[in-house]
Amino acid sequence: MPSVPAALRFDAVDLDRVSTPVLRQVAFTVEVGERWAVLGPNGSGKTTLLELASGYLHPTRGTVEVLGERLGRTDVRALRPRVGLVSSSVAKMLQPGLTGTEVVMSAAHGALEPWWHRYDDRDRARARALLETAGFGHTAERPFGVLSEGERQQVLLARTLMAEPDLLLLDEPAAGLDLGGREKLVARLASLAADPGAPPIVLVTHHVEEIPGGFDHALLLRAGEVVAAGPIAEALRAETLSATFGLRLALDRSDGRWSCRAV
Ligand SMILES: Nc1ncnc2c1ncn2[C@@H]1O[C@H](COP(=O)(O)OP(=O)(O)OP(=O)(O)O)[C@@H](O)[C@H]1O
Repeated sequence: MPSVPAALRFDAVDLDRVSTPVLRQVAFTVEVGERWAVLGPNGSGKTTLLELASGYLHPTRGTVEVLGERLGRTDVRALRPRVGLVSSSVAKMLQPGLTGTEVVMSAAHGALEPWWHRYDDRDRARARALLETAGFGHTAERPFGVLSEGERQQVLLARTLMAEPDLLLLDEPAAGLDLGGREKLVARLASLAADPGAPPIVLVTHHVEEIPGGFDHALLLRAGEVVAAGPIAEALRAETLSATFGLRLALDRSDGRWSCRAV
């Protein structure tokens, strides 16, 4: 039987920007079925790592394999639609007048606006079902531009899931959300994490409190280098987190959720 390729594999990856190293010797592997949290201070290279994982950047040295395809040896135009990316840069490209349903539906054909393609009733029903499942059915008919930050993030997540990606990448989805918005998003991600049909997930976040229950792996980055990577109980510890942020930190876990403070 052929073995299933890893969802994401970085091997000795360096990424230089204007000859400045941004990532150095980064190595980790996300297997199918795994859910990873990526943590690190501002500027440590988290977004850059997602840009490689989504095929928008190529490594300067080393190898990146996405869904079994090696960057530099594959047509990224065919690869990118298989990778779902939730990031603020996508939100900025959407027309504020589109309804929640239209924003979600537009993903079915990889477009930013729904009228560039024909949609059928099944597309519309599926888009609405994704919003309903998240508990955000009330956004279906509202213009995207008037939605709250929390509602927008849920619509963007539903939009990304609409395209049925084989790998799901999230770049700080809880940034700017209030406590309620954050908890609803974390709950939605926890239910995705528990869904065996959901794709592998890589979530970039600044806060351990935003790691949903069921996330089983962590990658800690400091100044472009891996401090720890692997199963979450080993990679995410007070020592590794302290080394990552250059602070003495205490880390707690309760009911599958994490919390952290300086000591
Ligand atoms: N286009 C670019 N040209 C030059 N340097 C860049 C470019 N994009 C990012 N960088 C630099 O690369 C480093 C890593 O940036 P990146 O956005 O990946 O960090 P991050 O960990 O996501 O940060 P944050 O938590 O603040 O979002 C930073 O020092 C940044 O200034």
